[in-house]
Amino acid sequence: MIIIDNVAVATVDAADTYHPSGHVVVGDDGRIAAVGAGPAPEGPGRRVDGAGCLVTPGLVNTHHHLYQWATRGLALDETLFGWLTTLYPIWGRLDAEIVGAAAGAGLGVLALSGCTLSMDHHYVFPRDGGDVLEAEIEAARRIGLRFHPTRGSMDLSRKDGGLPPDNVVETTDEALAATERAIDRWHDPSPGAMLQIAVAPCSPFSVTTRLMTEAAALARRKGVRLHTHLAETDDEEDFCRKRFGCTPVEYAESVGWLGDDVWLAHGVHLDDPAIERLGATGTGVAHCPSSNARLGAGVARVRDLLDHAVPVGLGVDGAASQEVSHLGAELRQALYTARSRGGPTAMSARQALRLGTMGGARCLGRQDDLGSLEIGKLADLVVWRLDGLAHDGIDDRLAALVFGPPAPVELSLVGGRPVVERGELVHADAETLQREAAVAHRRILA
Ligand SMILES: Nc1nc2[nH]c(O)nc2c(=O)[nH]1
Repeated sequence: MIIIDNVAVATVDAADTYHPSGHVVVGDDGRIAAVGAGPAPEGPGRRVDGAGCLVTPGLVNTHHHLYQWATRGLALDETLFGWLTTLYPIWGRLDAEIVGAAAGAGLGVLALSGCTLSMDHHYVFPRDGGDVLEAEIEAARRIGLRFHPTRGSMDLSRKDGGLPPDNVVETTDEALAATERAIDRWHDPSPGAMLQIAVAPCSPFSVTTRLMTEAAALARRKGVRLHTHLAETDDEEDFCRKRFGCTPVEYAESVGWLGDDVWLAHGVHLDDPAIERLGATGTGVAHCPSSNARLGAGVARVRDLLDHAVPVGLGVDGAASQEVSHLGAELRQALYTARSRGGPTAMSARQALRLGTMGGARCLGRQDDLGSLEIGKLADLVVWRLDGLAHDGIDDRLAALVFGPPAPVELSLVGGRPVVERGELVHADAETLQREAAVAHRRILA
């Protein structure tokens, strides 16, 4: 039992219940046994004094490319297509050792930023690179995070009218067979699962229509979710209009890619009919405001998406297109981005926290298991320290978390198991992760 007492509590339940002083009790089964206002009931177990802290659900990262940690700081002033064209040849040298080290560093930084569940979109599988998916799954186990890696794929190379060079794509049949093997080997459908797989062909300009269609059929046969990049840039929209004669969302619908088992990365360039279709079908969006700014991709219409009941989560995106990789910081970036577009009422601190928690849980299909602090849910939670120089004096602790600088994590739990304590990883050594990532960076650039 872990009893977190004397703490501000933002539950992110349906009523957005907030207790300025309350408690959360975590049972030995790794689930929330009690949550409420006032002092915690007496009982045995570890007691955590939450004075000066806020407890929230753990943050859920809905879009990432962990391998990109090894190629940060390159192609700094490019559009998405220019950036990809620069990086594809480098990514063609990926192997399991590089991916494992990059994933360790990326997941370590995510954990320290308040993340308790991350997805990953891995879509580059060089022929002699070994088992890169296994390498990142091992990295997630090492850090202690709940993990939803997706089996990505690309099968449309430059010679067939796509963007990537030949050496980073697979054949359609290879991609489908490997995706099915990954689901059979790794996917755990049970409640409380630490590991789930989704199916994730990369983007309209790197994947054939056949792979999109058959990947959707495979995912539905296996009961797993679907993820892809969509509507990220004007260049992608031009590509879709030229090749398919329609917008990216019309294309997605034509290949069976709208539905409540799908979440799309970015969704920046969406017209009104597209937003209506996403809302009507329950298709989710992984909003990546920092990456969209770094690549100059545009500003997503998040207020309009929420008004149409689209599930929206937050994503840091790969560290090569957003070198910060701090999910806690993405709360403020999302709020600032929404307000830049729609004025000061476009998003509140509470709504930003909801995107980063329950919104992400909905995108990943985990809303019955986690995403809010409610009795019976998994104890995936973060205790944020907000009484230091940087935050003290902002009386509303939720406002301090979102409007203030990224807050230190006093304690984070995944299924009741500590992953971060007093700003340090519990199961891994940050210096070792850094050293391994530095070797990976040097090797891939050599
Ligand atoms: N931000 C990103 N967008 C992408 N599109 C695509 O095909 N690959 C990527 C990527 O790695 N990052």
